[in-house]
Amino acid sequence: MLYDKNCLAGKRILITGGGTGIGKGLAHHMASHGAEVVIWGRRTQVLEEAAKEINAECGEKVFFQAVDIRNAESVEAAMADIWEKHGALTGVVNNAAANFIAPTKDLSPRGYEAISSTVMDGAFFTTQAAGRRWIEQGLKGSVVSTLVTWIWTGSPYVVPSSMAKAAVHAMTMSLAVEWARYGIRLNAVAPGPFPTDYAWEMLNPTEDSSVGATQADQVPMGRFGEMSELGNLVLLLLSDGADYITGETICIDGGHHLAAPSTFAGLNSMTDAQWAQAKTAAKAASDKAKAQRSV
Ligand SMILES: CCCCCCCCC/C=C/C(=O)SCCNC(=O)CCNC(=O)[C@H](O)C(C)(C)COP(=O)(O)OP(=O)(O)OC[C@H]1O[C@@H](n2cnc3c(N)ncnc32)[C@H](O)[C@@H]1OP(=O)(O)O
Ligand SMILES: NC(=O)C1=CN([C@@H]2O[C@H](COP(=O)(O)OP(=O)(O)OC[C@H]3O[C@@H](n4cnc5c(N)ncnc54)[C@H](OP(=O)(O)O)[C@@H]3O)[C@@H](O)[C@H]2O)C=CC1
Repeated sequence: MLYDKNCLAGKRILITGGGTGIGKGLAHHMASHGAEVVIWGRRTQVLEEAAKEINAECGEKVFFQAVDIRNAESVEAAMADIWEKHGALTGVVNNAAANFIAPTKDLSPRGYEAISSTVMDGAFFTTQAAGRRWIEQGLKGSVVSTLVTWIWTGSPYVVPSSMAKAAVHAMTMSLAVEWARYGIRLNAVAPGPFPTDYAWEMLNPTEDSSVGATQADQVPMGRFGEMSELGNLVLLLLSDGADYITGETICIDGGHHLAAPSTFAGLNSMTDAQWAQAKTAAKAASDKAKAQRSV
């Protein structure tokens, strides 16, 4: 363990989409470092099983509520319930999302809305419901949103997701300034590929759909991210140790998005012998040009 196992003692953290994948991994990571965690999602059974599994290892740390974050009234009611039954939150992780690959020309308005409203409206409703309470009660708070490197690069075939994640990036920077005076910090993480069951079904459903975005060999580090690595970063941002960090989106992708096809990242696979050949060939071309110089 990188951090002390009690470093989040006294923290109470809401994780949306905490019943599966990355959200569940984060819930486990925070609970195993002493935090109390509330997880949200739309499937009670999935949430219940996740909480049970984590609690079996960490003690009674994880609680759950079935909430649709696209519905502002449900978010507000569930937030009021947390404050009443458990006490004030100290942190929120906007992690829930919807996504699938599709040619943009074929997307229906409802398809666009299913993705964009989950990511953008859901993060806004959740952040506002917690932030309003922190401000009213003079409490500090930390919000961390799970974005993706497409906020910088864009990505074809997942356009509503790229657009909505970019909007949450803008919310992060905007509220970091608006709420700094209250001691409320907003940051985000932009992970590269961390394979999870549902995301891979949505983003890599067939052999034909296997492309660089979901392939480990396209990551300069040659591997996918590990849950504990993402957990350690989110933990830092939720902790008091990061009290002067706000408005930041930190990429955690093993160099993935920088190794675009427009760079020479593909040369990573060249051997020393191939480099020597390349040097000889390039040198021959430059020697020939040099021999023709008049000045
Ligand atoms: C950097 C590198 C990183 C590497 C790669 C990793 C990058 C990760 C970045 C982000 C990843 C994620 O967010 S992954 C998150 C994956 N997890 C999820 O998506 C969880 C939540 N998902 C869901 O609830 C569902 O799968 C989803 C379909 C999205 C929404 O369900 P709903 O019940 O709300 O909606 P539905 O009624 O089923 O569908 C709404 C409309 O969408 C249409 N629709 C549904 N599926 C469709 C599809 N495959 N193609 C076209 N259209 C579709 C339907 O026909 C409906 O339109 P009409 O026909 O007009 O009515
Ligand atoms: N996996 C990866 O490689 C990457 C993931 N990310 C981001 O990480 C986050 C988690 O993704 P991942 O774990 O892979 O995917 P999952 O599909 O496992 O997680 C999505 C979660 O969101 C919940 N959710 C969806 N819609 C709603 C809603 N309307 N209200 C409440 N909860 C909802 C789902 O639960 P339910 O369906 O029960 O509501 C589910 O638990 C996402 O924000 C994703 O964009 C970013 C970069 C890379």
